Amino acid sequence: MLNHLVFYTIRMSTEYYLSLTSMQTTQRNNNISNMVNGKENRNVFKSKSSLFTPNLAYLPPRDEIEACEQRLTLLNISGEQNNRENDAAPIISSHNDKVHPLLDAVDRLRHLKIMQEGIQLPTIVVVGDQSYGKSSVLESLAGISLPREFNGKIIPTDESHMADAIVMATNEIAGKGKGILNNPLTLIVKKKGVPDLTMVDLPGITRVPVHGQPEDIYEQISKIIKEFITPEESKILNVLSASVDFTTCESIRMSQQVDKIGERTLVVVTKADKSPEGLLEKVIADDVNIGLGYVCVSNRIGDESYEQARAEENKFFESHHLLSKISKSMVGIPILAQKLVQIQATIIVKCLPDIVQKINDKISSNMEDLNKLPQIMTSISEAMTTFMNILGLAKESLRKILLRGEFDEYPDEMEMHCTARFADMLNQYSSELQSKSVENYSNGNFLLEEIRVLEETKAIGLPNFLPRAVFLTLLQKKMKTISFAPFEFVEKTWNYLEKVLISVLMRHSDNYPQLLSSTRRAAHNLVAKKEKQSVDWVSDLVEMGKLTDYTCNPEYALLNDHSKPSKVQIDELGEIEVGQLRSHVGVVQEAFDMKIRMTTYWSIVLRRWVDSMALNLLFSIQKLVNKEMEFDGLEKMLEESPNVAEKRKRLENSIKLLMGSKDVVANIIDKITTNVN
Ligand SMILES: Nc1nc2c(ncn2[C@@H]2O[C@H](COP(=O)(O)OP(=O)(O)OP(=O)(O)O)[C@@H](O)[C@H]2O)c(=O)[nH]1
Repeated sequence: MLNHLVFYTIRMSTEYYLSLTSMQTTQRNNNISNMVNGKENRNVFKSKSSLFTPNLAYLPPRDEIEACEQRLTLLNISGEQNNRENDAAPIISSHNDKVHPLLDAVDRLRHLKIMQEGIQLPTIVVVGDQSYGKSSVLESLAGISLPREFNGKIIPTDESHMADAIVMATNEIAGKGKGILNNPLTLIVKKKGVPDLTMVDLPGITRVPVHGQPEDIYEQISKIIKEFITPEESKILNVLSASVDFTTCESIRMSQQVDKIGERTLVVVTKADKSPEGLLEKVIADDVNIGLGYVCVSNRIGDESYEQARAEENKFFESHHLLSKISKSMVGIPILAQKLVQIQATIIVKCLPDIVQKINDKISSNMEDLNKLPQIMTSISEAMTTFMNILGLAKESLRKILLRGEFDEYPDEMEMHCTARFADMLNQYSSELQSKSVENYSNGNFLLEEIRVLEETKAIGLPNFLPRAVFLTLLQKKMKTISFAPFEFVEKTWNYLEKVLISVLMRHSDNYPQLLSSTRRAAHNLVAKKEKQSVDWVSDLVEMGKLTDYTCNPEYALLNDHSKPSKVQIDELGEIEVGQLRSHVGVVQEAFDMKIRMTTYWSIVLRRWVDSMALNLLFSIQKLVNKEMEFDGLEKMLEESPNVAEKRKRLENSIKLLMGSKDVVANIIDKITTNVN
């Protein structure tokens, strides 16, 4: 029992070959059939009628699909020519010489898999609700029997070779997987007297899952149908049954969604023989808005031959009291064939210029992408040149943003406007130092610390002689309150610098993914080294500040300069509660003197910490950018990263495919132009 639905691309032509093939497509866009019609694939099947409904295939695991692809190439079973079929009366008598080259060109494009490139081909897509007679219509047009499933089992008939082959192919594609395989089976019917047509036969629309089909079978089928009927390049052959109200057909609802005014839709009404009542009225009323018109047909019933079926059909429409009233231009398989051939030729001619344009656009954009890819490097010297070039460019970018404040390369990325960000960070650091140093005297502790230290350092000696140890003790205590700040600042700025450095380096080595991780590591190590140097320097700065006191700053000097005004404004002290000092009369003067000196000196210390930090930072960055940025990555440059290699291959293949397609289209356009002239 077959549990799957496949859809076919059926190419019918006036030669007498019939071959079957199926190819796995890997990309979503590549889901329209692949056509194999090269001479080497033209194998002949003896086709006998059989019963089996084409169903949607379940998706097998990927490796199974690949293996299956290979097996399927062997599935073009060779055999003797089916001369009996050859003798059949032609469905369409006019010679297809004009259509044939056009169709060949489109088939060649299909075979080249141009749809993979997102370029749609003009296609006639056959849709219909389940059991409305889609397969029967295609059989009638092709004059062959398609396999179908009948009440869950295959009934072999005498044309079983072809049907078996299709069944085998379907099984091969479908495997035992559970998902729906959006992968067409291509059937090429080359037979005398059949119309030259390429059609995509989609699975019949069903709402109720049967034979273990997935619960969401309707959604899956609708999705595939939608994909095929949506492109403007597709014409929709909507198969309706004469026995139903057209307005209730699911396939009509779907085609109306993508083709509202019906300009791309043609209806074929089957089973006219079975339900002739009201058919004329229905097609005349055109309740479902069909722009390309209706053709009513009667397909082969049971075991009759195709010739008998055509004769029967003819008789019905000639003599039946109801059917004979329908215009002869709207009845019979030959009329349907004629209409389809005409529609097909029209859409191909209409679409060709667009296809040429799309091919050209795609080639240019692929070429552009290919040129953007890094060159493949074959020697150390080539790698060296490229590497030095990357480094040179990165250094120049860094000089611009870190040293010169030019951010034309990063106009909108504030984080990369480094000089401004450094200034922000330094201002913040400075304010933090200031705010951490503010002493609060509101609880009456003004001068108490100074007095306490003075009292503890008193010794036998000359009065009013301020010992230096007192000053240093107080200084050290004050230093402790802010000594973490420069370390935090150093950490913050180097973290920021690391981000900037890596971002610039990554940008310049973007095309060389093989360099990215080692470059990132090297940048991190370099920054870690520089940060350590800065931390050592900051430790010294802090220690120096604690152990020594010196300034030649004039602000401090003016404390001892009697020629300067005797009043100074000490903002830092603010409003002070002094009541408690009255009990320390002896040392207050000394303590106050100490306080004034410390406050003045302290503001100099803070300024020094900010200024020297700024200088150190800028100096470190200069050294880093100009002298220390040396990375090791040469050998890695010689290996092309798998991603780039894959992208290169994809682009090259795509360009090759498009160039081939361009030739095909150019040839056919040449032919058309020559014929017109
Ligand atoms: N009397 C009569 N029976 C027809 C005609 N067309 C199709 N049938 C019968 O209707 C049934 C369904 O036809 P199919 O061609 O299998 O229908 P289908 O739309 O391909 O079916 P799915 O692909 O399963 O959706 C078969 O038993 C056919 O013999 C017709 O014009 N007249």
